[in-house]
Amino acid sequence: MAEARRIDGKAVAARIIETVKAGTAALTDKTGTKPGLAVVIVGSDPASQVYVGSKAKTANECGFTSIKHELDAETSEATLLDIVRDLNADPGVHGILVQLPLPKHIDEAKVIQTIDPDKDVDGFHLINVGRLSTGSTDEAFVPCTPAGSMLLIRDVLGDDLSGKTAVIVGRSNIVGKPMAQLLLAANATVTIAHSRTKDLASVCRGADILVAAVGRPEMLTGDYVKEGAVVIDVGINRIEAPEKGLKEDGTPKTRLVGDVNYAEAAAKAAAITPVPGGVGPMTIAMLMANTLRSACRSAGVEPPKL
Ligand SMILES: Nc1nc2c(c(=O)[nH]1)N[C@@H](CN(C=O)c1ccc(C(=O)N[C@@H](CCC(=O)O)C(=O)O)cc1)CN2
Repeated sequence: MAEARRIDGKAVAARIIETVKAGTAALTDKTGTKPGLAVVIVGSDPASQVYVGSKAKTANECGFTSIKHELDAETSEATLLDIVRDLNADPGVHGILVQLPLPKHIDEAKVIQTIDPDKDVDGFHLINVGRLSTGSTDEAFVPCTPAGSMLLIRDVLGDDLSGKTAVIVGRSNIVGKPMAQLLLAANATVTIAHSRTKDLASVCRGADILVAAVGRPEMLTGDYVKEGAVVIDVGINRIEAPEKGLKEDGTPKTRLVGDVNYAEAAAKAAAITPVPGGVGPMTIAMLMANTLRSACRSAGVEPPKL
């Protein structure tokens, strides 16, 4: 079989951001409403800092008001909750995002449930989880990574996945479970597999659509992939790359890999997302789309179709 098509998440994300920019200009012209996105980060985890910086920058590029709260790692839960409540009450803020993970002394669930569900552009609040799982997809904010993954799948296979089998490896609230709901809503036959699944490779080999979200570098080898499958790799793992030489501090340089062994999977799949440049950029693009949608909703205007 020929090498798989490489699904270019960066290009699809750029297309979505262009749509958001145009939609924002139209909304602001028509109603005076400027979408506002508030991003809150606690602590100085380097990867989280990069993601939050990229979210704030992209929000500015889209024509949003971009608010960034950078709090030190010792910030109390009470202080963070007060900030979230203030953002809930601010009419200029249409989207609130608290970057995860949070430091151990803060109850993540409590923080998420304090965000106004109509400003919860991450789609993590129970109200949005309920909306998605009961099929109220018009009202729900859908978590950005699964929403972006779904757009990539639709780009390859179209909107109706009737007759297709999908296997998701990973059962997190942020990726695995919402991904299952989206695939089910598109009529796929869905299995959620995980570390305790018996004969995982054979379960995965049954999948027309294979979504990897386990957080283990290159765990899904070629043996997990059906000939002609569409493979979506949600994993972002930084591993040591001694072949690239040493950093200034004498430790090996690093590189990013997914949860899928790209070379082996690409030899069997019909289409596959790379890491980096696959699902990652879609996460930020979908956050912009969700924020515009929230602002459009508050102004009573139809958001653009993606
Ligand atoms: N509140 C949230 N926290 C976290 C989320 C989230 O959706 N909401 N997701 C992840 C991190 N994340 C966004 O926050 C994110 C991860 C990766 C990328 C991305 O573009 N990755 C690039 C590689 C970037 C690099 O060089 O490190 C790629 O895959 O091409 C964007 C956003 C956890 N927290």
